[in-house]
Amino acid sequence: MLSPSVRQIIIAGGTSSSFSSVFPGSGSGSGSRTDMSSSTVLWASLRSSPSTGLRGHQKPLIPSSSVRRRWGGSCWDRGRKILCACTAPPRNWGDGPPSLDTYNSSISKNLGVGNDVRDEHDILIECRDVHKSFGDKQILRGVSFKIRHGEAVGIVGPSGTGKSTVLKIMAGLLAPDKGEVFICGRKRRGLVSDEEISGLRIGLVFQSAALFDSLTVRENVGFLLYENSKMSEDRIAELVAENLAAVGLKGVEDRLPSELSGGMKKRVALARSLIFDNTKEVVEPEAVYCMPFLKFFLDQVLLYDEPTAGLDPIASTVVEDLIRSVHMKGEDALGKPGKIASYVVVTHQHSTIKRAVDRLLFLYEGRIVWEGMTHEFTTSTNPIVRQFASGSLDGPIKY
Ligand SMILES: Nc1ncnc2c1ncn2[C@@H]1O[C@H](COP(=O)(O)OP(=O)(O)OP(=O)(O)O)[C@@H](O)[C@H]1O
Repeated sequence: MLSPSVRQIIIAGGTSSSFSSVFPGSGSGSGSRTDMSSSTVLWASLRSSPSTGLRGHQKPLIPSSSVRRRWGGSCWDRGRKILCACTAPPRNWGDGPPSLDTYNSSISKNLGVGNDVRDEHDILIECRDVHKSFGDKQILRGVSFKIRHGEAVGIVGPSGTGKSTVLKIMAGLLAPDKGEVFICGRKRRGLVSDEEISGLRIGLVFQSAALFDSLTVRENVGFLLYENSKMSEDRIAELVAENLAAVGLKGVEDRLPSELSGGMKKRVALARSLIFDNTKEVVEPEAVYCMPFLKFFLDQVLLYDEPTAGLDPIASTVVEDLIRSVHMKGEDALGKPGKIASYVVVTHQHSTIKRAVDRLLFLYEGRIVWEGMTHEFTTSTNPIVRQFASGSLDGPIKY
């Protein structure tokens, strides 16, 4: 069981570089590349570590006997529990802990980010003048934007401009070198930490589906429940089937990931990220015991990193519709309203831009150079956007 003081978000899969960069030593060998690409929902407990400023604490929790039985232990060495996170109190929460700064809407207005005429209280995530470098490579040079409650936002831009980096900063996996991230109006300090009180769950669905190769679909999707709940195996199997059905998959529970197509793997990864929201009281009872009112306020934001990359057009449509369906404005395959308050999608796919998001942020050379509604994207007169939207070789973007 995780510590009661630990708050969590779902990290639905990841690559070794994603995580080892944040958690040095999270690899299977010292400094070696971890085989995370074959692992899956990665959990970690986060504890503050003031001396290092790195708040992730790699704690390779031992899987419950039911899961150990299934994977015989070997997989566990590769699939560490990775981090999660959380932050900030609900929108209508009063004063927070001293380590958190209250959002100052007047500063935001001066920055002129987003539509400032609207109520500032519906902002779930705000990045303000965020900078990030890797070595001497300056990637983000002052990124500012807001994600509001109910929004479906896309981040687009040329390869290597830092879109995934922005997602990791929003999720609290990477800390900005300079600038601020506000979650529900409260400033995050460094990475996500125990001191921050959660009013928002942030889930990150990485580019790769990153399922555990040696576990079946049922075990992959139900991983969290096998590990962190006292639920019976039958009940877990039922919930897994429900969540798989919600993403349009039936009868695949006993298959291994190698027996699935790329699109199916992505859907399994989505089911895995959804199951947490559907079972959070069971999985994380301490959050409810400590702050019973939290369960009424917890919003969930999902961040998708190129969810349709490498999929054929029809499989892309399926995934795009799924992303819509789990949003609060959508309806899942079981006819229930979606539970995701807002989501952000990093994508290069035109179909995903058109079908899965309403508003776009264009990232170029480390800054947001254009913001607009999806329908404005192809008609924009901004030369950078025009070149990108048309795929032309002529224009300011040089390859
Ligand atoms: N942990 C890291 N260590 C060193 N460099 C990194 C790290 N993470 C990202 N980078 C570099 O930062 C730049 C931006 O990477 P990022 O993945 O955020 O770009 P992106 O816009 O998502 O790219 P793409 O569209 O190709 O996926 C790249 O040059 C990448 O090599």
